[in-house]
Amino acid sequence: MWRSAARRSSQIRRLLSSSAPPAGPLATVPAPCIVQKRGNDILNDPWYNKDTAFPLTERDRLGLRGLLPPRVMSFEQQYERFINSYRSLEKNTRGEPDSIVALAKWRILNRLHDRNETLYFRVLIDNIKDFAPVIYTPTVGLVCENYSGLFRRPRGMYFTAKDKGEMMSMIYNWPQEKVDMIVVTDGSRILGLGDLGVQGIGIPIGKLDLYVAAAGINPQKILPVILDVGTNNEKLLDDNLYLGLRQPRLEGEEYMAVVDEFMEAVHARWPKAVVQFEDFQMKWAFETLQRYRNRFCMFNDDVQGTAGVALAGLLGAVRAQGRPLHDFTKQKIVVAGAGSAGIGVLSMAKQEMLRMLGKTGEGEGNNQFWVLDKDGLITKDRKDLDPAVSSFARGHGPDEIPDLHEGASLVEVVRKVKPHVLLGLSGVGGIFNEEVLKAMKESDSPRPAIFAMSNPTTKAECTPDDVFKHVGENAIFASGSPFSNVSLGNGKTGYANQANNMYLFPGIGLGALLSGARHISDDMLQAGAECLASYITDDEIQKGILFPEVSSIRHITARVGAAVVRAAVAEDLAEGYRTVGPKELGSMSESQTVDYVARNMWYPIYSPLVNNK
Ligand SMILES: NC(=O)c1ccc[n+]([C@@H]2O[C@H](COP(=O)([O-])OP(=O)(O)OC[C@H]3O[C@@H](n4cnc5c(N)ncnc54)[C@H](O)[C@@H]3O)[C@@H](O)[C@H]2O)c1
Ligand SMILES: O=C(O)C[C@H](O)C(=O)O
Ligand SMILES: [Mg+2]
Repeated sequence: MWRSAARRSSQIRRLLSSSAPPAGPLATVPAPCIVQKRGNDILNDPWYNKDTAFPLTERDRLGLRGLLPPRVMSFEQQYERFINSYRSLEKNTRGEPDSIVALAKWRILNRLHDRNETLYFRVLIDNIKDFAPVIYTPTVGLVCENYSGLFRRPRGMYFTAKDKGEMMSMIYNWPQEKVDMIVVTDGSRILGLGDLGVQGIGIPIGKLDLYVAAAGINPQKILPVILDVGTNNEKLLDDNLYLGLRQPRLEGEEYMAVVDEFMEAVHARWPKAVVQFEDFQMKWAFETLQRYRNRFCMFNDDVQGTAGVALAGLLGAVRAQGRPLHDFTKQKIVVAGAGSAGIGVLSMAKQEMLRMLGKTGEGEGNNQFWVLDKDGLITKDRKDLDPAVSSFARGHGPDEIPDLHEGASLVEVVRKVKPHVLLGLSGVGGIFNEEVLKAMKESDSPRPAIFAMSNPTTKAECTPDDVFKHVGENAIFASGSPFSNVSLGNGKTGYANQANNMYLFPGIGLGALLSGARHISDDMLQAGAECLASYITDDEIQKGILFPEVSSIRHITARVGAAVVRAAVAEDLAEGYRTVGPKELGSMSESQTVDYVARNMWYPIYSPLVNNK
């Protein structure tokens, strides 16, 4: 029985106005799905396969009779069976090394993904807090490191340096007619693990799993891509089992020609697909962003998604001090890491400060940032100063803190600056050591904030235990990979927030798609970040909670997506999506836009299969 449209939309409204995530199905009986296959071809296709849940009538219609055990299980029974086997695995691997347990958990989920996508995405959505660390950071890092050994079957597309001249036709090898969302990497900077070559494909796969779980992108319309242009990782080049091209990375024009050809091929086949660039080393992250951002609907998650999430956290840290948001302009911020993520954060934070001050130009406003890279504090005395960093480099003069010289160490900088916030995007585990954290105790903020944003867990600049122990109970902590909260005694909790771009990129991609944006502008990204920042209540902020629970990620993404749609409309960048034109998008109120976004989220439920052959 079909629910009426009115009932459906009131259900969506209820789901989105409550704090609960919109987890339930929006219709009890989904539309039938036309299938051109029969028999074993259906069982071997994870999109159509229902395993033991094929009803008898469907088994007859689709030539499945006799190919399955006779008992018909319900979806709920299958779900319970999977969760039970997952829990047994957790029990049986207790006491084993962390990496063994993590890979065992990843394998059981990956096997389900290979076999039955509907069940896989349903368990992922319902248990996202438990499963995100398995399909995403930190386990995805381990999976990438061991990809060649773990490989069983391909997922996504592999374009290589040897495919030059072929990509325009190769793109048609992808079996799906329509693709909405692409995540692409060249494997050159996988999390904080460096160059992993072709093995980096695990990252687009994990990010797109989140696109399905958080943004409700239809899994038939996603495409993970690796651009294999070689690797400079000697260990991989020497490894007989390595599955990528065994040659040094292409550089310069040769490199750009591969990426250009890939982008042209994508655009030719799916002109409205959104392309997310992920885990490119800094020089290519910036070069490709500049080159493509006004030509294609694309963004770089490490530069732009990370910046928005960090900005939301930085604004939360101001609120936690009981100060008005405008005081963000007076915060002293030390950033360890001047790479693609660090520079992205600095640029967006600076833009926000200038906006608050009503200023627009470069060089206006105070420099509230002290930036360090692997060679220490960056000042104007630095030789070969990267132009991307130069506006944040410290100079000389009365506004500067005396004795803070070029290359000063992190602990020196923290001691002298007494920053409100210490933010790490260095990719180096443990650099916020005891000495540095004890120096943060002298921060000018009553609630010193420490963001250890590097991934995976082994690369986090510090742990929440260290922060609450060395900085004190008033500290605020956030990390890129998940940590458990810390018990502070007396029933008090030290919150381990997760400051990860997963709170933004699904909404950015979804909003860009559903608005039919020509490209993704700074205003669209800022709207997403501001939406995330405003999601947390004052009560939560006072407790030290800066980011929402991962379990509410669909709910957050619907709102971020709507904010992005509205920003695209406001800038006249929206061309519309399917039957919804730009005019209609423009006439939607804020809550109608949220409804529109939520209505377009795919939800895993078995559809009746109809064979039309
Ligand atoms: N939490 C998130 O959402 C998120 C998003 C993007 C990136 N990251 C993480 O941030 C890290 C960096 O990513 P990136 O793309 O900027 O990498 P990158 O390689 O472009 O930059 C790393 C920077 O850190 C600097 N650095 C190295 N050692 C240092 C040290 N001891 N002290 C201070 N700085 C040091 C380097 O000089 C460089 O400037 C990675 O671990 C990545 O996983 C996290
Ligand atoms: O992948 C993540 O978890 C976040 C980020 O994109 C990163 O590169 O670390
Ligand atoms: Mg990344």
